[in-house]
Amino acid sequence: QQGWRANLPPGPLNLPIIGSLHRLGSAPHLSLAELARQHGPIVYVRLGELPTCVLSSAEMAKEALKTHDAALASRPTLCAAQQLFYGSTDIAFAPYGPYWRQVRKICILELFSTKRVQSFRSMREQEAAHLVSSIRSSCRVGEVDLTELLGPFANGLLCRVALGKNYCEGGEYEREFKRMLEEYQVLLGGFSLGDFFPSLEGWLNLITGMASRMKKTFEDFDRFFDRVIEDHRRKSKVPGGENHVKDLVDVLLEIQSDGLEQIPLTMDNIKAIILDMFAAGTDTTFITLDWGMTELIRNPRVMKKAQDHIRSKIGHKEQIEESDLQELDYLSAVVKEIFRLHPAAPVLIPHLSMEDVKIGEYNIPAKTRFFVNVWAIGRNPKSWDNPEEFCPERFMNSLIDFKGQDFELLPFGAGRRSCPAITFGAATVELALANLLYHFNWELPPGVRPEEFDLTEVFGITMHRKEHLVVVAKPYN
Ligand code: HEM
Repeated sequence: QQGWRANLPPGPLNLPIIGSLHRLGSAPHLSLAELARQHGPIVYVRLGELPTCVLSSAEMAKEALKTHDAALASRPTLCAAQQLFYGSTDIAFAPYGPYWRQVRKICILELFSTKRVQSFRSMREQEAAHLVSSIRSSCRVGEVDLTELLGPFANGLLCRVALGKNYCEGGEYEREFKRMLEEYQVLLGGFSLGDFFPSLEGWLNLITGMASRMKKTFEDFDRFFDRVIEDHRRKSKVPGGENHVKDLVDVLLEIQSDGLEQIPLTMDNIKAIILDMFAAGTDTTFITLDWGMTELIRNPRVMKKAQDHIRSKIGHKEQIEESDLQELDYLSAVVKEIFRLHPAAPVLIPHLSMEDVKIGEYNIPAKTRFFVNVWAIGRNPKSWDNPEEFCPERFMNSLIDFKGQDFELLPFGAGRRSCPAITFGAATVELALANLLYHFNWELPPGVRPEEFDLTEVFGITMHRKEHLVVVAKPYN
């Protein structure tokens, strides 16, 4: 594929360079950042059969996600999303159109309104307390595999928020649900060849075995959701149940039975939306915390400063609560720095253009995929001094935030397709991190040096570290 030239309509086009699928390697944000270093902040690559545009500077991201927000608000069809999300009728993978607009509105106004996010506050606090106590139990017997504990924290919280109870812990579904979640993260994360060669999709998925794996996982989840919905129906009939905090399934079932939506919500739509919450909300939270702790342990100066800051502001307390966080300005700078260096979805979820657009000096035709390499943007020396350095101080006297207005920092994206759960996600990360830093002093196991950390990442829509973070946790107080 080397030397392939973009075959696009006439115009000031000559987009800089063309790559091909094999050049992406195991961490696409790295190879795409390398292409940007060589050829500039807008690059046109051909991935398999698909024309794709990669943007790698704050200016280009602003043009795409602000100036052309509406034109770029669709998503390409992905095999896994079609199979696992009831024909892409969730929120994250639904193409732009009346259905997506409706479910996005439900998401913003009902599922993640300020009031709803507030109603989940005690769940976040209880799950953070549970995380602290699991670390306490593990550290009595020696080193702690923090990665092993952060995953269940993110899954457990999402289970309670979305389904009303932690199906990953105890009870009849425990092992089964954990296994399903793992398999589905693998299927969604691992790319399917068929996504890049649409004309051969059916055949490729058959011979790679993806088709049968996806079918099985889909059926397992579907049966599981039938049981969850049945549980909710039974619960709603129990007298006195009206005081409980509504979970997301409760809210969606209520919207369905009110029947006020233009496009009636089917049971499959509800299942797709709930599944989306696990896809979009668990890995992102876990990865941010895992990378955050990795950076802090690699940077003892920042770790100590953050701990001194939290401990001096909080004094003696059993647990840090969300109301304590407002005072912790250095901690919020630490969180921004983690988001800058380690955005959980380094090239966002791919966008698809619905009409021709002009970005920079290039005309780009409709039906092009767009990757916004927010990982590269967070490390672009044009936007950041010493970009590779983990230095939260850069945010201390700065107004830059991650809410989608500052295009040099986009861990949640920006515009119409940006993360609708940004307040929930950020609150969870900040609270968990505050508790981890407050309750423990962290050290590396004897003989391990910070510079020896293997920082390799695993390929997927979200970007895990390959190695687990194994550390020594010493309870403070
Ligand atoms: C630290 C935590 C999180 C991060 C860093 C994060 C980041 C992102 C990013 C980068 C996108 C894609 C934006 C784009 O393609 O332009 C996204 C979309 C989305 N996120 Fe989050 N997210 C987080 C937590 C959550 C949580 C907790 C939920 C729900 C429980 C959630 C639900 C969604 C949904 C439904 C979308 C799709 C929006 C759409 O396509 O309209 N996210 N998120």
